[in-house]
Amino acid sequence: MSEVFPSLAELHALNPKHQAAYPDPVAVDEVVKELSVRPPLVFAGECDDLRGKLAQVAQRKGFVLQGGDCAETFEGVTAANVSNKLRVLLAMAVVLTYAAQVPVVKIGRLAGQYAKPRSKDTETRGGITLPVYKGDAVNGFAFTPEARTPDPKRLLDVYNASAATLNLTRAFVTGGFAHLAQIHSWNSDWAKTSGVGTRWEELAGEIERALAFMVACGMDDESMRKVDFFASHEALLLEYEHALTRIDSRTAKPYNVSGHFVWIGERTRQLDGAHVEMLRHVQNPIGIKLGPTTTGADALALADALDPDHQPGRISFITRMGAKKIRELLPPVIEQVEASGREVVWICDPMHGNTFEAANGYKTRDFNDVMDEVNGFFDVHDQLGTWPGGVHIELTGDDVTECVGGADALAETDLGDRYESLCDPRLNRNQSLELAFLVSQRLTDGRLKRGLRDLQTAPTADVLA
Ligand SMILES: O=C[C@H](O)[C@H](O)COP(=O)(O)O
Ligand SMILES: C=C(OP(=O)(O)O)C(=O)O
Ligand SMILES: [Mn+2]
Repeated sequence: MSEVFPSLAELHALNPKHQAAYPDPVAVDEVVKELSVRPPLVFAGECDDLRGKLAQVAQRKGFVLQGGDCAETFEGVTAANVSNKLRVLLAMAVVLTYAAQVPVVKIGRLAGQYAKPRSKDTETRGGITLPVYKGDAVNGFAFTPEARTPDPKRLLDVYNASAATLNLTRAFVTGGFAHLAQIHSWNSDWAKTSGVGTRWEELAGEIERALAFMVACGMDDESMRKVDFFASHEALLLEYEHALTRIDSRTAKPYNVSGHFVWIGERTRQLDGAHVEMLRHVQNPIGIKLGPTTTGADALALADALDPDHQPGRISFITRMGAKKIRELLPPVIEQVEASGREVVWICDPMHGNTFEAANGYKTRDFNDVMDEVNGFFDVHDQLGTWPGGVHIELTGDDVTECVGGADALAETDLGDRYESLCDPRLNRNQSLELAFLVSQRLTDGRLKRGLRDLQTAPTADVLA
């Protein structure tokens, strides 16, 4: 195995899981060759910048909001779709920043989230069995043999779709759209109609007044006009991720330049597997999903493999244990990792451990379960005195009906109205904002509790004298 960066052949020799079964290897080679000369989508320096911000989170000085679709689609690369997603993420980030009073690191599950690991390899409908849909990066959703056959040319479409999404995202977040003075416009058309609308309007009004005060004092600086926003996806398909890993001219080290932050999924995090081998060489900040079977020793071994130098901000553990299990399963994992002296970011994914099939066949999640897992995550960190570093949410900026519950009390019978996800059910915009308000309550409580504790443990005046 090469020490700088393993070859694609070396990675394939490790029997990677959840790859595309391409019928034509020559066509794959041609695509890989073409991808390998395409320009980077992100710059190595931006990845370093994000790693620095995540280091701050690990040191209790920040909170991560990571969110977006379970599976992006090529069809979804429209101005409306991308801007709606950004609007909801920016609104959530404001709610969280206001509560936590620490910087919120904003990371989209976007501009590359096109490949899905699936539970089964095939799908049967009406007696016909075809390969399962594995995301637009691999095959088409239509239930025909043509659409379901993996096509490597789709990887070029992933690159193009990601470039277009990232371009628009960069324009939005730096070009005035994210200016705090625009805060009312992010949600003006929808928040008022929802149960969380009033709270949003109140908060936006409060922020607007604070902003007007600061501007009057001459403090209208750059930090209010634009935000830092980063792109992330699961690094699943080796052909794509490998072709977009480049040696950085500044440091002579490999970076995955298909996104700022990439993560290893729950299904591909084998210690001796190809994904760990690939990502242990790249310099980006890395996420690792940890499901309910994870032990503290597993987590520690992954951290040792992927971050032998204990680089601050390098590792984020994204736990997805399930609402019923998190309070029991998470503490030993955190304890063992923290006892090693590592400073990692702990992020809660309250989506993937809480999926179930509704009576009418829709794959769904209950907003109450999602919140229960988030609350469990905060409870565990409160008990252990560790830092709840962030949340990882499957969401959309649209008014879909994919998860039940929430302020609008969506029922299972509503799911058919607007179920648009091609993979997992996402929180819609109202449910997402509601989650942000509930998380903000936990952040405020934590801040107040810590403040009180600090006051109680502070030396008294006569000791100081
Ligand atoms: O997004 C995560 C996985 O790809 C997804 O949960 C798998 O879904 P499946 O069980 O329908 O294959
Ligand atoms: C596949 C996913 O999650 P996990 O690896 O945690 O199952 C996902 O985040 O969409
Ligand atoms: Mn998912």
